[in-house]
Amino acid sequence: MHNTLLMSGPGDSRVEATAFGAQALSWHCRGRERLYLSPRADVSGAAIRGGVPVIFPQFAARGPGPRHGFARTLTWETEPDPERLRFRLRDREETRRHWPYRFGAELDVEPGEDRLRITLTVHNADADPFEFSAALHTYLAVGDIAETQVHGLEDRPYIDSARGGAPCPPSGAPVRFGGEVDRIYADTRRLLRVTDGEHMLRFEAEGFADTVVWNPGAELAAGLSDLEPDGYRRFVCVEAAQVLQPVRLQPGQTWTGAQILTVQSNRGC
Ligand SMILES: O=P(O)(O)OC[C@H]1O[C@H](O)[C@H](O)[C@@H](O)[C@@H]1O
Repeated sequence: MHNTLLMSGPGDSRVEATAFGAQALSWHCRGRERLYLSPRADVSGAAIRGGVPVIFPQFAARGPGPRHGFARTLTWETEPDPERLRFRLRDREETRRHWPYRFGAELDVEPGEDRLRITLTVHNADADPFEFSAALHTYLAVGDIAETQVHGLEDRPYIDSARGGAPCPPSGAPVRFGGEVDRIYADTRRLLRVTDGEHMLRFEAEGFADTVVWNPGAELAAGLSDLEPDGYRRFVCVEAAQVLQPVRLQPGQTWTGAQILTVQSNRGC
């Protein structure tokens, strides 16, 4: 089991995270848990299924390194800060084995009264430019995936990763989940809303240009040993991402991306 750090914000907002992967595992706000963490998550050193995995420096298998990058399976340093959980990762032998650059990354997790802000900063400490992809792979807790919708992407084309990366035109409707959904929406700098029939959460990003929406659906979920039976019904991944156009940083340059989740309404609670 990984050690966890706690940070309380105003009201009942409280976040729990682990230095392993700099991963937020729980965000309790306005009376309920807002993130999904699989009870069968592998805590032996593999990627943890749930919370907010940090994807860096590659997304999925779009690169030669480990799937979704090495950041989610390395232990980050922690830095004391009274208002946020702050994690830092610098290049080291394990990172240079996969990605030969000198870099510094920071992840800040800040619980607000009705919001959670997660900020990723990447600095090029190398003598050469480098490119990377990144995502905050947020597992949002939902009452039932069958009732869940993601609003705000109706007019955006997307890449359908569930269909071999096929480019698809805008669907004209909120995203609904009747099976596997795995999409990369490009250029989504706008407010998104996630509803599950009972609750509504606002999802905003800064710096990240893309949004990934994922739920494995029943069939694929049955093959994921770190998910409980029917666990796929209890989350939707909405990910602030920079995937389709990797970030290019010159020596000395810094990039920052953030994701802000806000509890908008809490009908039924
Ligand atoms: O199982 P993981 O390596 O954590 O990946 C989980 C999911 O991450 C992203 O959302 C990708 O778009 C999906 O294709 C992938 O299945």
